Amino acid sequence: MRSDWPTPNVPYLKANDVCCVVREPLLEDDIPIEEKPLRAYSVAILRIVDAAHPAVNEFGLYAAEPIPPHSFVCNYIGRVHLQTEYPDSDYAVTYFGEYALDATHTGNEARFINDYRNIASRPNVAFDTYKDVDGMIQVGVWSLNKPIVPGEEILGNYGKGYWRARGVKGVLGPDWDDSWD
Ligand SMILES: C[S@@+](CC[C@H](N)C(=O)[O-])C[C@H]1O[C@@H](n2cnc3c(N)ncnc32)[C@H](O)[C@@H]1O
Repeated sequence: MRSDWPTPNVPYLKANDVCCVVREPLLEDDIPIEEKPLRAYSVAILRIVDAAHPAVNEFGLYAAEPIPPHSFVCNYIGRVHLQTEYPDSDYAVTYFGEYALDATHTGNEARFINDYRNIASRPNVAFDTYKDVDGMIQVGVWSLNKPIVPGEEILGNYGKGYWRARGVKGVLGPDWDDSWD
């Protein structure tokens, strides 16, 4: 358990909780293999007090040390289930194929990563599935092509579909731009 864990009703989880029978990945799932153990960077979960921040009074994840470009930040930990099971989750990322990784009821620090829209001009991390040295499928949080400085909010990209499904209309920032890579 982290000392800054803010939600006692949402227990901290160290490893993914697999709640369904998961088929072996197929070649078309295109899951890269990491040959070495990955070191996580130090991050802090903080309550957002800036009234101009669109998630004020919620929490966000912040760098606690410099994070170089194209680096592994941490894993996104949660429950593995079929994507069709909880389609409205606010805390789900794609695991692989038809599976989602959901941190609504339990998870780790990555569940506090906010979407970049209305906070910054671009995300500074991406979520990507990989197979770790022990052969376990993980979703990693990876920095994009800019260094992340201590104190900077770690911001992902939930995709326009996430916000449209929640009734947000109008112009939404792009889901991907090659200049981020
Ligand atoms: C995965 S959670 C992120 C962590 C969340 N802030 C918390 O404290 O639990 C997703 C939720 O965070 C908030 N959020 C994330 N990014 C946002 C953004 N760009 N604008 C407004 N709200 C955002 C929304 O309430 C969203 O449903």
